Amino acid sequence: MGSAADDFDETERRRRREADRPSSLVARFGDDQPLRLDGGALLSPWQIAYTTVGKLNADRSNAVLVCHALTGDQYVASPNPVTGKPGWWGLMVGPGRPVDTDRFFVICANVLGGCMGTTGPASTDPATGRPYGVDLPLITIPDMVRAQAALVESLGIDTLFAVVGGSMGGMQVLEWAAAYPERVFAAVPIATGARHSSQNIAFHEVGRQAVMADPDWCRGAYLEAGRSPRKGLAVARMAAHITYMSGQSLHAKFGRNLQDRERVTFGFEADFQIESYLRHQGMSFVDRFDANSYLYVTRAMDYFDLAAPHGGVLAHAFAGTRTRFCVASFTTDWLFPTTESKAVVHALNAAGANVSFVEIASDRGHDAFLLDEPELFATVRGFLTGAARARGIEGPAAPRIAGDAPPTQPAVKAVVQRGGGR
Ligand SMILES: CC(=O)SCCNC(=O)CCNC(=O)[C@H](O)C(C)(C)COP(=O)(O)OP(=O)(O)OC[C@H]1O[C@@H](n2cnc3c(N)ncnc32)[C@H](O)[C@@H]1OP(=O)(O)O
Ligand SMILES: N[C@@H](CCO)C(=O)O
Repeated sequence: MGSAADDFDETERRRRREADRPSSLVARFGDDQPLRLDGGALLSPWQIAYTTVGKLNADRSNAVLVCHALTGDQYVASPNPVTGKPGWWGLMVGPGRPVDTDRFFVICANVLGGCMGTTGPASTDPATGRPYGVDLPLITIPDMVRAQAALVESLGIDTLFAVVGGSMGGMQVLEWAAAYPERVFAAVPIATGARHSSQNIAFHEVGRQAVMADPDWCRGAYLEAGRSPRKGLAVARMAAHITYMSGQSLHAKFGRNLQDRERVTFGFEADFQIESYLRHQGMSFVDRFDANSYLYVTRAMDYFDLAAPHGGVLAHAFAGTRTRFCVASFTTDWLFPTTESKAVVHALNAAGANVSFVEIASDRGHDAFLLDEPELFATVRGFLTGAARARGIEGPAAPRIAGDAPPTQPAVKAVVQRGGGR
């Protein structure tokens, strides 16, 4: 996975790229506006980096907050300056898209603890003048949401029309709805759950241990040491990436195919395509993500348990809510299986909430929410259009994008094989 010299070159390349990075919008909160964290600390000063797409209407009623997943960022629908790739949800958010920026004003902010401009472990600790590293207080999902609420308030928006997100983004959606019921008209939690399961915590712990076992982690102080725990972080991502896909999709993509060779080498090279693929996913990840941020955001997900502050009764988290919900899951998601979404739906029903639920047939596992999934797009488009009508938000006359029509097939469609497998 590369020599030490490669590592240095790569770190240097990354530094230069970051220096050249065009800045997104940043909201700064000074010593007079500290952020109260669940762990008890006050964070001050702090900042949150965000992008917006679309136009805020005159009565400020059309704002949609999109919450990103574990390693996402604020570049939801605009090119990512670090990777050069299109926005991570360009299929979902944009003009004529399901989250239609001809109608809605979309805000997407990098989470607290992240590494794309919002305060995180690579930010300067005002107490020492050095990067926080692991001295940054632990961050929780409610902390992330509290930071977003301060941002939304600073933009002069009282009530969000909708909060939308998948995976860790979906956790933030649920937290928003529970913590600020009066400020969320509609909520779309996708491929998520109201708590992290022990199996999910287990995978995160493997990843964190891989990072911390890398001698270049330097007990979290690698930035000052001019080092970077690339190997540990790459292994963490490799393990995590397996959980984002389904066995079916891995099999369909790669089967037992060999990578650029006719026969196995009787060694430990990447003989199999799947090995080569995972190495690629690991190495490309470390070019765009900070290792300490990885520790913080995985921990935030692990700590999330929306029912816990409500006596363990999830329905109590949503008591009296008037938010309308659309919950979506995917058939082959084993990280946040449909049972997790159903638990949320049961709780919402018990709380008397307005809730719809869709289980989408897909062979692509958890990360299906990031991919071209027409049934998901049709669901989100339909739900938001109906909610916008109820909220009196003007919009274009239902534009359609090819491949985004409501399904004419039965709710559960056949698994689509995408080549490669036996
Ligand atoms: C929600 C948010 O906030 S965004 C979060 C941050 N973004 C992500 O996590 C996205 C990263 N995740 C991915 O890319 C996931 O693989 C998926 C499942 C979402 C993407 O699925 P797909 O679009 O089907 O892409 P796929 O899994 O085939 O991966 C393509 C990449 O693997 C590489 N690849 C494919 N086969 C091989 C192979 N045999 N050997 C080496 N590399 C390979 C491709 O070259 C491509 O590389 P690139 O991304 O650097 O261009
Ligand atoms: N693959 C996405 C979703 C994981 O839940 C990410 O890295 O953020």
